[in-house]
Amino acid sequence: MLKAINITKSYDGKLALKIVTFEVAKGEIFCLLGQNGAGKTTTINIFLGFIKMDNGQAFIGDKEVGIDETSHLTAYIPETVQLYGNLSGVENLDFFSRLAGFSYSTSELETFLNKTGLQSEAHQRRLSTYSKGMRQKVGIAIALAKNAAVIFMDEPTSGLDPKATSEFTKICKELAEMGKVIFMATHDIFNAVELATTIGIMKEGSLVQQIKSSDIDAGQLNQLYLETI
Ligand SMILES: Nc1ncnc2c1ncn2[C@@H]1O[C@H](COP(=O)(O)OP(=O)(O)OP(=O)(O)O)[C@@H](O)[C@H]1O
Repeated sequence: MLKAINITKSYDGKLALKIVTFEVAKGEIFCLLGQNGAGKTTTINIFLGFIKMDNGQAFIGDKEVGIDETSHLTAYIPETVQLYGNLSGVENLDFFSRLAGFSYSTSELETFLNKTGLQSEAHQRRLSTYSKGMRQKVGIAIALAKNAAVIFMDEPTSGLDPKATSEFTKICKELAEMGKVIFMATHDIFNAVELATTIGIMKEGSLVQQIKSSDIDAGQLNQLYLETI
């Protein structure tokens, strides 16, 4: 579903990605680990079309990024989901769904919010009163409403408390069971083992490890990470 073939990217002559190649199948959760500056966000931004690669090819399904229209296939959950503070959860979801070309009834919008586990009492409340975890849930609801096949996430659990992280992990697994692909940059090794089907480790612009999470436990991954980076 997601394929990167020999992608390179440099900023001001400095290589940020040095030939990155990987594949992620439908229903998989790929967690990308690596130190600050390793190239995780750059990889995500290329797939989202926010920046252009220098060389290589990126595919989402059979669509080629930068050649075909791919924005309708993707959703993006950054560390802090940007929403309108003076609109409610339902109104934000309605606004961003319409932006993506979808028009839903209030009860349909509430069904998307319910799927993410956002309490019903919060649906009509202004976003400015939401916790970070609740904002992330609205972000996921937007991805569902958009019917995105691939959801890119950049450090989505950063700053979430353990309960909110656990809820977020559960929702991600449900999304994968629905056949979505999740591609996540994270610094949370323990959450990556719990969540991912495949874990990648990036170092200085190269994807130097790809490990099936079923082949490793958290302690082993922590050790491998420290030996790798
Ligand atoms: N817009 C930019 N202009 C110049 N250099 C950039 C730009 N964006 C990223 N870089 C550089 O590219 C390299 C990869 O950065 P990137 O943000 O992809 O890393 P990362 O793994 O996501 O890091 P972090 O964990 O801190 O988010 C770094 O050396 C960074 O300084």
